[in-house]
Amino acid sequence: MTQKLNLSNVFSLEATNLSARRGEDLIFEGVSFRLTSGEALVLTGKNGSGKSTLLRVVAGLLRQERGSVSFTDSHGSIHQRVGEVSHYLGHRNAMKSELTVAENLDFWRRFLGNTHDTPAFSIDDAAEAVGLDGITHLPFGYLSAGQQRRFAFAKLLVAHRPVWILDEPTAALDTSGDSLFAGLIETHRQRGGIVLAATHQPLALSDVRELRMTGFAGVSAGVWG
Ligand SMILES: Nc1ncnc2c1ncn2[C@@H]1O[C@H](COP(=O)(O)OP(=O)(O)OP(=O)(O)O)[C@@H](O)[C@H]1O
Repeated sequence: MTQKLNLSNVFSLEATNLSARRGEDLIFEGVSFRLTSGEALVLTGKNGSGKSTLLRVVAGLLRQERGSVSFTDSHGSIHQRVGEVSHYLGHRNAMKSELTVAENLDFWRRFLGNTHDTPAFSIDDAAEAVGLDGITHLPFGYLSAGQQRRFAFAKLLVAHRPVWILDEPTAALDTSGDSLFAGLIETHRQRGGIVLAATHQPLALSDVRELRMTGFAGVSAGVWG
């Protein structure tokens, strides 16, 4: 991938020796990776292997059993609260069904604000970017599953975050949606953004690293990239 990065604006996301437990069970252990501006890491593995758990730990939504996650900004300052510099797109779309698309996106734009200098998209531009301009006046609950997923992704565009944490981002999407999301992710990377994604379907991304989660069977042997 051709990247035009300003090297004074390079940041990184680092996970060191992470392990996590759900209930009584250790789901993974010894997970380490380091991603710098423009890089993407894709988590693969069978159902229940711990992909969502790892994403939620990195986003700060679940506490790890051991290990650490940190973000180093372009000034070299280290942030332990990675969630504050990240967008997290989970299985659920995090939108209110009874509010219109525009109201939902406006809520997120105000709630998230902008933590960096990079300008974010307007709501109309974000809707256009996900291929759905002209219907932002509709209640979110009226939309098809694929349309809802597209607007959930538009949330990532209305406020800038350097790290995108994506759990099955293309679930429910048609073929054009797959390539549209891939394009938006690539643009984010070209602007220096970092992407951590879990997926069963291959994402059409260039130069991605893969971390194959092995779930319970892999706990004793660790998890490798
Ligand atoms: N709240 C919970 N309490 C106990 N176990 C849980 C809990 N949430 C998830 N688990 C278990 O943790 C394991 C990992 O789940 P996780 O959702 O991380 O897997 P995944 O790789 O993302 O799966 P999928 O591909 O199906 O989305 C599973 O065995 C699941 O049953």
